[in-house]
Amino acid sequence: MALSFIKRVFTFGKPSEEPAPDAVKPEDVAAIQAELEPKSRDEDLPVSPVDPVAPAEIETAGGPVADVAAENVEPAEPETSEEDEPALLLGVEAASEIGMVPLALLQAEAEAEEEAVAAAEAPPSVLPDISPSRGEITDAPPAPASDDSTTGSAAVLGEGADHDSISPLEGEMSGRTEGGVSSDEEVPALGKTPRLEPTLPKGFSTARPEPTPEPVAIQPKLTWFQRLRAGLARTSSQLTGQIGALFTKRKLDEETLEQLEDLLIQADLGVETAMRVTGALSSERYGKDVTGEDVSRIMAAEITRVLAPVAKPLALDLNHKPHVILVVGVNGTGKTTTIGKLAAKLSGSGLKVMLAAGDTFRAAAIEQLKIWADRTGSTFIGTKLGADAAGLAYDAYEQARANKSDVLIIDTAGRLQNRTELMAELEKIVRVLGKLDPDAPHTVLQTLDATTGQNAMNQVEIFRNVAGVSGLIMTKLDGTARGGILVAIAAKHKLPIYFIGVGEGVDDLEPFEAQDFARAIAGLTH
Ligand SMILES: Nc1nc2c(ncn2[C@@H]2O[C@H](COP(=O)(O)OP(=O)(O)OP(=O)(O)O)[C@@H](O)[C@H]2O)c(=O)[nH]1
Repeated sequence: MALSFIKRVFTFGKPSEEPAPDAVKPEDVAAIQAELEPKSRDEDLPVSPVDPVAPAEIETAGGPVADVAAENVEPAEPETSEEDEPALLLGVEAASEIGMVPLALLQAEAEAEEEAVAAAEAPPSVLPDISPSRGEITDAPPAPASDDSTTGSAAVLGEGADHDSISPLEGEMSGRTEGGVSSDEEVPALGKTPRLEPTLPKGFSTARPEPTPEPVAIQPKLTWFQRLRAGLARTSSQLTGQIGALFTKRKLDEETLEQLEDLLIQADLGVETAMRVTGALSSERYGKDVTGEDVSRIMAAEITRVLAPVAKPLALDLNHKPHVILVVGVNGTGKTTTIGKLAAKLSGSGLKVMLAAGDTFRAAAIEQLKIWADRTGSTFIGTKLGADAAGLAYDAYEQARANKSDVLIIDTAGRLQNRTELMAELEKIVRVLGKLDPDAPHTVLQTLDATTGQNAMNQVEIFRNVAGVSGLIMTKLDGTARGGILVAIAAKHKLPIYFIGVGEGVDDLEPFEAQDFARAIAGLTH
């Protein structure tokens, strides 16, 4: 059998006109073995028991790994574990591709009994669990500090490589050398088998092609107006679509004006704004042909007039240290997220910010605010679930004053289903803060969820009375068809609208600009 293997070594890859197998002389065989043997020993490569069944399950690119496998089937060291087997099996199967498996298997058979005993005695591997089929790494105990080779392996596999982007074989074979342990370095003991990068002889290529990197799509950065338009696209396209259909080849008369008014009211803009728009359109174009663009232009101008008085910046009085912002609103309207976005803006401009988790009813709300605090570099103060929110507000103010915070933002619970309780709690928070600073809270912000349409209008009524709301932030204007409600709220309540939210991301909050909003809702492109 050994002779037939040697013959195959010599005949592999050679043209058919090469000398017949019997041309191989025994001295040639001895020379080859002599050449192979010292090489593998010099490298002191690790070995592992050969499982003659498993190789079929393992993919390989083939190559000189086969030599390693074939020459190093020696009694295993006690650290052998199941995880290590694929590494060697990989080599065996690689060898099969260049016709060398028989030797590996022969030698494996010769040593099998001894190796099986060694494997049975082997302690569990400390390597991360690498799935041979998927190259995945799962949790594994950390490597003992004293074991250099193991530590090196864990560092490579745990830190260096992006395992998702590495093919199974590459993950097995290249991670090791890339991470700083080259094949020239001391090779670790069995149980931490290194994966050697195969260097294929000329004329061979790996079975697996090099992965071509995914093309990276470069997204042009949108201006705020473009983002606003995209966010309000549903609101505006619904409105302009209906308006366009209404004015196709029609002169402006009483009937079309009435129909337009109905459309604007249905779009949540409110009766007052609807009448302003139809009034302006009538005085400009009555009896004349009107296009959808005419209506959009006039609508944008009228909406701008309604919104301009409420589009105000949030004024911080930094003579107060801290300036206290109390954030109120129905649950789910975006209080916590908005606080995070505000904190990012404020701390990004160099102000010292503290966030207080005054929503003591929901553990998730406390945790969410803590995450925002960490993310924005703000100080966080919280208390245990169910604790008195007013007490937390008191402590927060004291701490913010002590650590010289510029701004303290207090989150609150928003439970509309129990208004009495909510009212009592909010009133208590305001009262407590007022004892510490007669002007505190200096700002009471209410968040409104645009997707709730007319409900948002009622919510302002309630919270205004309960907590003395001094300004609004409208959230979730992205993707809603009900963005018109902001115009109705502005017309009715005349409260400042400081910011609007058009997404869940930290940058998805922008100062409210009357003209931008009006033009975006009217479907104008600039
Ligand atoms: N699409 C979109 N989602 C938003 C926006 N603002 C907040 N959200 C999401 O709305 C959900 C509720 O937001 P929260 O900040 O938890 O609302 P909350 O008012 O603090 O809720 P409670 O803690 O239950 O009172 C979250 O999934 C937010 O990511 C926004 O402008 N656009």
